[in-house]
This record gives sequence, C-alpha cells and structure tokens, in this order.
Amino acid sequence: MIQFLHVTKTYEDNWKALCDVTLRINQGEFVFLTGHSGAGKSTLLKLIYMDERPDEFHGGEVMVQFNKDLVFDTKTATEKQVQELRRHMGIVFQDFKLLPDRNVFENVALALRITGTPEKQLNSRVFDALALVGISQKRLAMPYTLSGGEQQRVAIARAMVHNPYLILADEPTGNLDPENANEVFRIFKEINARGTTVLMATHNPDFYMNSPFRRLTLSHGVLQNRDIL
Ligand SMILES: Nc1ncnc2c1ncn2[C@@H]1O[C@H](COP(=O)(O)OP(=O)(O)OP(=O)(O)O)[C@@H](O)[C@H]1O
Repeated sequence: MIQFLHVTKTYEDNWKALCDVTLRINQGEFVFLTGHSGAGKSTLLKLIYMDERPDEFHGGEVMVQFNKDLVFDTKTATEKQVQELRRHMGIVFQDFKLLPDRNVFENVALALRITGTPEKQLNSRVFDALALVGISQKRLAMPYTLSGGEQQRVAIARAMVHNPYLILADEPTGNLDPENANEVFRIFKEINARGTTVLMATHNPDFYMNSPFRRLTLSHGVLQNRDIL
C-alpha cells in the first residue's frame, strides 16, 4: 500500500512540483499516472522510491507498506531503509538505463549478484524474468544490438528479477513505436495479474481510455482526483 498524506514538494529554486497531494494505492492495483509535461509525475514516483522527500515543514509524508514488517515512511526512513525499500520494488524508466558493457543476462542478474544470491537461484530467477518478457533467446546479446522494444523488455526483466511487490514505470513506452508500446503494456498487465502492484506514468491515452484501471491525474502539481481516501 502506498499512501500520500498532504504531500508538498518544493525544489530548491522554490518551484512547487507537488502541492498537497493525498492519495492511496492498494496492494495489487494497476494505476495510471497522467498529466501534462511538468505536472509532477516523475516527482511523485521519486517520492515513492524516496529519491526525493516531501518538504521538511508542512510537506506531509509518504508511506509505503508491503506487509506488517516492511513499512517505510519518508519522515523516518534512513538511507539503509531506503535501500531495503528499493529491494522490494522495481523501477522502469523511459530511457531503459541498461549497462552498455554487460550482456542481457548480466544486466538482469546484477541486482541479485549485489545481494549475494547463490548461483543456482540466480540463474533460475534470471531465466524466469527473461521468459516473462519473452527475450530468453537474446540473453547473450549486448544492449546496443537490441531494438528499443527489446531493451525495454530487458529493463522490465531486471525490475522483476527479485519478485518485487511494486513496479514503478515512468513513461516506459515513451521511446517506443506503437507495436512495441502495446507489447510493453501487455507485459505490465501480466505482471499485475500475477499480483504485483503497478503504477505507470504515461501520456498514451490508448492505454488508459477504456481501461478498467484507475487513473490519477496531476495538473501543475495538484492531484485532480479528490475521492481517493
Ligand atoms: N531537481 C529539480 N530541480 C528543480 N526543479 C525540478 C527538479 N525536478 C523537477 N523539477 C520541476 O518540477 C516540475 C515537475 O517535474 P516532473 O519531472 O515531476 O514532471 P513530469 O510530470 O514527470 O514531466 P514529464 O512528463 O515532462 O516527464 C517541473 O516543472 C520540473 O521542471
């Protein structure tokens, strides 16, 4: 569960990116995040993975709770807890952010290597994640040899490899043609159907129009949905 309570975020130059945002996303939901360029979508996501914190004075708080033992709060979270939080979520960006000097398998395996996962378990998890996004046959390829759609599927596999409770996706189809964008959206829906919460920022109305999923809309840092809590 993700909860924002009266969250305001002002950047150093006094720019108010988010203003009094209150919302709740339940475990297992698929939620779209929409709004014009500069509306505050990336800022909202950054507050969830605690790359940014709300204003110190009257900035409210963000709470992320995966179960009774995994509760994180922007008011109290230490750097160590932020790292722990991120081990239970996956983040997918518009520009993929793959390591150019490692092949597909190693890009996906990296997070597991850092946490010292035994080799046998690592192999099986990486193979499962690559199969989920349908890219197992390219496991030895270098990122620069892949199409944009393939690179994004590798990035999704990397985000899923540690079985996260939550996936945050920041305009994940922004660099893709319609066919690849639809495939990436289909993969996120499948991930959600398996029980992972998905919060996806997007400009693409083809996804959220006629969709059963909830949509949160920001306009100039203000949440337009008032009936959330
Ligand atoms: N580090 C920063 N310092 C100062 N201002 C920032 C910073 N990050 C974002 N902003 C400003 O805050 C506002 C919200 O930015 P944000 O990136 O959250 O919007 P967005 O909705 O994700 O936009 P886009 O759809 O273009 O990615 C923008 O006006 C942006 O210029």
